[in-house]
Amino acid sequence: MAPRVLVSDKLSPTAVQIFKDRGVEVDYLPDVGKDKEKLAEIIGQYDGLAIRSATKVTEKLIAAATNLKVVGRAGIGVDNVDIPAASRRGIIVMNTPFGNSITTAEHAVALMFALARQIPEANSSTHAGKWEKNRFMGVEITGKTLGVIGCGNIGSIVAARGVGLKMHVVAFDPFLSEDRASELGVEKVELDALFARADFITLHTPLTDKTRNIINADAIARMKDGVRIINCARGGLIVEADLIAALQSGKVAGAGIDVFEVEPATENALFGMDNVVTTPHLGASTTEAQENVALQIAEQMSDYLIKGAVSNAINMPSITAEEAPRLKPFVKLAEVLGAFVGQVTEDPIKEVEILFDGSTAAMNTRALISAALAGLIRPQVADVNMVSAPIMVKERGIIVAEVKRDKSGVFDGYIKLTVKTEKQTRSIAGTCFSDHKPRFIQIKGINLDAEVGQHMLYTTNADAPGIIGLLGTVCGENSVNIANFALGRDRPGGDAIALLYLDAPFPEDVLAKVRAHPAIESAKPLQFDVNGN
Ligand SMILES: NC(=O)C1=CN([C@@H]2O[C@H](COP(=O)(O)OP(=O)(O)OC[C@H]3O[C@@H](n4cnc5c(N)ncnc54)[C@H](O)[C@@H]3O)[C@@H](O)[C@H]2O)C=CC1
Ligand SMILES: O=C(O)C(=O)COP(=O)(O)O
Repeated sequence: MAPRVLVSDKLSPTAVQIFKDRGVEVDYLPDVGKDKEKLAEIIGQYDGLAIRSATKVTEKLIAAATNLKVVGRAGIGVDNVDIPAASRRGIIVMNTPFGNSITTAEHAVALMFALARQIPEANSSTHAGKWEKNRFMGVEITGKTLGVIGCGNIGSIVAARGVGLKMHVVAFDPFLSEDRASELGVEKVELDALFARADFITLHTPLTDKTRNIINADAIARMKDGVRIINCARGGLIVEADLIAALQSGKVAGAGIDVFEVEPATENALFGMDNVVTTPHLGASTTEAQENVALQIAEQMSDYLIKGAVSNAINMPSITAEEAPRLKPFVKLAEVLGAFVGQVTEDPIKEVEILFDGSTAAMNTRALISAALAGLIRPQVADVNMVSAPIMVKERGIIVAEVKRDKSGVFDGYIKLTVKTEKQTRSIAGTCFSDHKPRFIQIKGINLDAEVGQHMLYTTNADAPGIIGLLGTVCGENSVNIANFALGRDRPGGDAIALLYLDAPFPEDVLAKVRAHPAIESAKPLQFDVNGN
């Protein structure tokens, strides 16, 4: 059945066309994002949800979205999506990180000019036939200091434009390297220095718990008198009441505000103030940007829903459309390795080490780790997937380590999972042959070669004659058909293991008979999802 996507905010028709061309069913309901109840009522029918900033993807909506696999944000900011809630439910959240950055940077520059020359007020006055030539006295941009807070994609474009306008640009961004700063021709400074020196301050950080209220009364007090502030990022970055007070006192000479604490902003104390230029969250609203983001999000969501390719996901490692088919058998391998350990381990896991040997070390190991973790905790959390597994493992305080190394044995490459609990350390290794089927090649340090089946029985025993006969006889007498039988031991007379690949789940009563035999140390039926995605 074709996957179904709902577009719940206004998107260019390009998106709808791409979904259709790619074989995705699409409903375009651009106003439903603003109607929480209606959206919650219908969301259960959809595999994908394409949004902009109006739709709020809350925990409550996610709870109603029983089939949802992907939320696609046609734009950058994902502060309207409850990402932890989506991740816990295994829903991928993706955005289009570059599609509207130039457009938004240009809007910030436009607001800077509008403030410097009071263009909106002068425009209204002139239209009103007043010719108030003496009322409007501007300031020059050239030679002024521009303070950029958040120098990522958009901030660095604004910075470059500032340099082009012959401004002195200072930037505060904890993740901005000195090299990148000098490449951009900007001076990297601390926030206090930026406040002390900037004539214009422009905000370009995401809205997070760290950046919320970054411009408050205290911050404003540390700014230059007559500073002008531009916000084309997110409303919550500025405490609006503090900004209004500073505008009234004249400490802040002007503000260019595209985004508001509460949106849609139809009432706001900033409205009507002389030295304030406002736009209704238009940062990304150009034909070019809207084409870019619509096209990108529709392609990304279709690629995921149809081919399993992941790009620009916030909560999942990327998997390109080209690598998805190559990676798939190894994703399955990682998952069954995790599933083996998850099923045989009864006490709480403290640490997981995932070793990538040879060819597997060159693969997309982040995706493989997510798959291994999903397999590992699935016995406890049934509906976990590669998106939710890392967050769940973290919530359980399990430490995850990755090791990569060159080819070390006879296999081109293999994956080994080692899990530590309070009581013991367990390990299992596996690989995929050219048939793309996962195989276990080592358990507890004991080599073997076991094809992985949906139903298996894992036994441990002291190496002694007669175990194959014993297991074969018990199974035969009880009509349990064995499809495959793999054995291994560490040394003659030492520890031995057996893995039986069965046609059906191992019956409980027969299991009791196997366990009752004195030669058998342990016997555990296992299930593996070898066919599913
Ligand atoms: N008005 C509009 O229509 C639009 C608004 N936006 C907003 O702009 C924001 C920035 O977008 P991009 O530049 O593409 O994101 P980005 O992720 O490329 O850059 C954000 C930068 O902020 C920095 N940062 C994070 N925390 C910080 C802190 N506490 N102090 C200083 N810097 C910090 C990061 O290191 C990063 O370099 C988006 O998150 C979105 O909210 C984006 C597009 C359109
Ligand atoms: O991309 C972003 O972060 C934006 O804020 C753009 O918002 P919009 O898609 O215009 O509602």
